[in-house]
Amino acid sequence: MRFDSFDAIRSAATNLPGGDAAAAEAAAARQDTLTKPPGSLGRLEALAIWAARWQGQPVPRIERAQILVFAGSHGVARRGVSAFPPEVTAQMVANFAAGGAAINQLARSAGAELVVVPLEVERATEDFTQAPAMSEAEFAGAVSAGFDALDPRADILCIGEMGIANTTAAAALSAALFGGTGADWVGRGTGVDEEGLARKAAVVDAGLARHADALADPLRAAAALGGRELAAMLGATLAARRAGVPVLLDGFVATAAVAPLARLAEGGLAHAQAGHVSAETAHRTLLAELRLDPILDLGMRLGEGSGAAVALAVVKAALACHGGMASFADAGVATG
Ligand SMILES: Cc1cc2ncn([C@H]3O[C@H](COP(=O)(O)O)[C@@H](O)[C@H]3O)c2cc1C
Ligand SMILES: O=C(O)c1cccnc1
Repeated sequence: MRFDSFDAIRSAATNLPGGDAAAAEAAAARQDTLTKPPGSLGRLEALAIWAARWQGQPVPRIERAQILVFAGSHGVARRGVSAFPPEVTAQMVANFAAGGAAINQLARSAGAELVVVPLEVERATEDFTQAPAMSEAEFAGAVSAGFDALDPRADILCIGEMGIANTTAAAALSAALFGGTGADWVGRGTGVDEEGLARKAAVVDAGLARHADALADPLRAAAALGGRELAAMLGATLAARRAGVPVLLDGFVATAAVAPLARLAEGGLAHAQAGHVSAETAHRTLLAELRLDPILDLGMRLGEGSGAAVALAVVKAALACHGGMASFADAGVATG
């Protein structure tokens, strides 16, 4: 899909398919026939029913899982908002290709295909304290790249990112969408000290002031304050909704990136689960705003899709029970 404007993205992000209610109902009914006390698999039961709705089948399966990691460079990285230098983004893209990053191991462990999509990492976005991070055309191009990266045959999609300074972009976008100041939304990211944290908050406040006229429109806010990898995560998540592919979100950055979809349409993120809540402090606040209940809470604060990849193992476990268990009738087990 080639988007060329905010309006084109907005129209794709409204009028979304609502999922297969009959498949979800059949999955819920099936759960109650399985050889266990009703409800005893807790969240695993809800995950199976959720997957049934969005895959459109009463017995959902995960044979093909895709992890998409988008990489981008941020102009605002020059402002001293990360504990690491901006070159790390391109260096980590090379590390992904060589198989040496955490996400390479987690993808293999979860039985998922990892696809890394660098988005002009050699060319940073504009510093958002000075200008919009991206023009409308650039933003639409990055959303399109994300949309096209989805394998529509995937049974589930995990999204993640790499981009030094992107917790600052995510904080700014979250403040634009849900209110508050920089101090409410910034965290340590890669590990900035107290001074770095204060700098991050000031940079976010400067961005919010600079782009005050764009903040009421979720897509304009995402172009002004976000980044290419954030825009691409939004595009991939939108493509997944339209292709019947359920989504596992990663941490604070991934959640902030797709949050505009929830602002554009009621239930715009209904096909997505929060894979985990990261240790980036504002992630909890953001998930509460979006009414997303994270599957895992492991104190992770990496990004790269790592939390989503670990949560994939949980969703696979849920579907293994849902699809493989015998019913009371078939197993000859007495009901309560
Ligand atoms: C070696 C290394 C590997 C990473 N993998 C993910 N991130 C994570 O850290 C960055 C965001 O934190 P901040 O806003 O503080 O820069 C992103 O690139 C994110 O994916 C990494 C960061 C580093 C240094
Ligand atoms: O939660 C995240 O997305 C995150 C946290 C720290 C560093 N990078 C990403």
